[in-house]
Amino acid sequence: MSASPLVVVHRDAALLAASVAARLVTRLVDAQAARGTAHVVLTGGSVGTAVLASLAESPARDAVSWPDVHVWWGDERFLPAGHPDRNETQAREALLDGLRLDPAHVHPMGASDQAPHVDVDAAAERYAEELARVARAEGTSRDDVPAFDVLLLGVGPDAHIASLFPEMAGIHEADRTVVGVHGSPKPPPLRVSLTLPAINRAEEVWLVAAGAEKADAIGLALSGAGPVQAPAGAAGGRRATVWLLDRAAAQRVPPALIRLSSP
Ligand SMILES: O=C1O[C@H](COP(=O)(O)O)[C@@H](O)[C@H](O)[C@H]1O
Repeated sequence: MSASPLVVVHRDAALLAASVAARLVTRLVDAQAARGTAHVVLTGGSVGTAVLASLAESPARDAVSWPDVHVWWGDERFLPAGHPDRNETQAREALLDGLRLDPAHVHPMGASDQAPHVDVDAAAERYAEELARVARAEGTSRDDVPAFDVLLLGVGPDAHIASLFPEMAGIHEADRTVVGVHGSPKPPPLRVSLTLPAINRAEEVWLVAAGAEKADAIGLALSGAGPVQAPAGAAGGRRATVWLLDRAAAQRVPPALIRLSSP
């Protein structure tokens, strides 16, 4: 059972990115205070990458013990390692390369030129195994995914999240935690994605989006459209589901859901 969504609206995309970066520091520090380690799931896309860039600029990032953070991805574009369009490459450039992370705690999804990942479905399977391996090693989860403290999701103009697109097979997955995506409407066509059962086991899910081109999709997702039409509306954390938007993206959000609109 997911927590009901709460919506926080910021003036513009830059303030949104800075505010999510600040929130992320607090969340990771709190998780480490409680458990020693923390698990974050990153998203690709415009706002997701802007959040990481903003965190890279913030002195508050040093409040986090980065070697004790596990970094995961919610989805990946199935391209060769180091390709500029990979979510991993963009995250490394925006933030990760400048942090003192433990390489064993960084868990990228497979790349299309890396054996044994050369097939997208095999890459998805391997990622599911990696999630289960860490979950078992930590013994903190009764599931086959670790206890994600925070899972970030961008939202596409078609209401997709991770690489779960409207009307496509991935959205129906009920058993597997990770799937290979064939024929994505947004390039590249091959992708790897966490599924809703994996996403919805996170403690906190934060959906981040900016820009007027997202407004209809977000309005639809928050007005009770089903997961097949609006996958974003089906994502939710066990403890919190927070939509972090700029004003332009929030234009069609039902007003009763908006908790805070910053000046
Ligand atoms: O392709 C992707 O798109 C979405 C949304 O990206 P945006 O640029 O419209 O914000 C992103 O969440 C996902 O991780 C990525 O692979």
